Amino acid sequence: MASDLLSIEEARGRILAALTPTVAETVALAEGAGRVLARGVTARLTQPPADVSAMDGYALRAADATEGARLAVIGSAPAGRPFEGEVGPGQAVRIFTGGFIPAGADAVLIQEDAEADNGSVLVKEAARAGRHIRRRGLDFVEGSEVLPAGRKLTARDIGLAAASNNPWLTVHRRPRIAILATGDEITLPGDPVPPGGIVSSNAHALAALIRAAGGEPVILPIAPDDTRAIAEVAGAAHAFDMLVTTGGASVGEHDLVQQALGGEGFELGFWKIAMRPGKPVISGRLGRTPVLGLPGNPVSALTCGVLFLMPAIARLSGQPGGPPPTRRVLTAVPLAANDQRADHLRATLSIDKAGHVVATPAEVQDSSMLATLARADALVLRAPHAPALPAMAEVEVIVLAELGV
Ligand SMILES: Nc1nc2c(c(=O)[nH]1)N[C@H]1C(S)=C(S)[C@@H](COP(=O)(O)OP(=O)(O)OC[C@H]3O[C@@H](n4cnc5c(N)ncnc54)[C@H](O)[C@@H]3O)O[C@H]1N2
Ligand code: MOO
Repeated sequence: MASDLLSIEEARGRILAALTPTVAETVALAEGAGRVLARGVTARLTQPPADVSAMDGYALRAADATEGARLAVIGSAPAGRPFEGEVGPGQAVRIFTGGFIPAGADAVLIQEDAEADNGSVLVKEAARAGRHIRRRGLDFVEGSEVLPAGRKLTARDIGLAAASNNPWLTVHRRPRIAILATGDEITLPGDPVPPGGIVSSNAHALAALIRAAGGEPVILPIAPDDTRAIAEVAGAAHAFDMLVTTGGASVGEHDLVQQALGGEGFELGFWKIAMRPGKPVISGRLGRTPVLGLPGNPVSALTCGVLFLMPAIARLSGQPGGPPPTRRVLTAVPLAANDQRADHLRATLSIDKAGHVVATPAEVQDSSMLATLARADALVLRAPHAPALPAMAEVEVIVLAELGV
């Protein structure tokens, strides 16, 4: 029965609604990339600060600069050293890219169209008024907001903050996310694996995903399938902005997360989503700390990481958070009609002869298969009850590399 299962959109909406952004902190400009602004950045100067030349050449009066005219060169205006005088009729000032346009001049003759000779310059091509001049404030004006609050800073933004003379940025603290892997069978990568054991890939994969989303992951010690052990480790949750568990989310008698956290005052928000992989997601709150309980199957844990945890980190970081971006591509093979759970088919992407991006889903879609997930470029989205599709029909995909996952 699917009637007790939440839709992905509703689940994400409820997870996001329960989150508040982290507090602001001040960081040096160089530390700002990838952080989210808690306060907008205001230009502390006007750029360019005056009309400047966009080219190397001669600043002059356009009216004088007719073809064949010869003008007296009365000085020079390199970038950073403005010419103090005024350009009069029949005169020119040698100028360089970024140099202030001297008073009196209204055009720049590029040096390729000029011939310098002993204190004068010959105009080989007429100059037009305003040509090759960058007007004062062309880029930005002092006091204006150049970057809004809520923006996740790119390398370009860091350049703009620097150019507008801002050495400090006010950003949200990176959300600290605790990861708790549960299960008797789980061991750490590199440790001996006992019979029936399995290496905990989830904690490490989720830590990398959290980092890619701008969070700061902390991997807690593995908790065995024992309510007391889980409760003890989860006791550290109050120090974090979110607790993410993996495993123990389903209905088996060893699936103890809800039971263990219940003793610690866990309040359940919802359990189970109409999706595959990843149905048994738990969402709730332990004291003031939001809890996201992800399934143990590695592909399920990471798919839910993309659909719920990454948006949650965005929201905690001061952005709205929402569905991951999708693209429209073609399916290489026919797709069967879907059942009531939204499906996420692991698929590779390629470009066909006509230049279309084509998705080829893996033949076996099992939620334990990490090699298939690692090889995949995208998740093909199949809505609940989506009809069968012929080959080369359009489908929506999440491109994993775009998210850094
Ligand atoms: N009778 C039912 N059985 C199951 C259902 C169901 O609805 N009814 N749901 C299935 C689905 S869907 C999923 S997904 C799994 C997830 O269940 P759990 O969250 O309780 O996960 P576990 O049982 O603890 O583990 C499942 C699987 O994943 C491995 N695992 C666990 N932790 C890790 C880790 N940190 N790194 C790597 N692999 C991990 C674990 O060894 C198991 O093989 O339940 C289905 N069952
Ligand atoms: O939903 Mo489970 O996540 O299919 O394996």
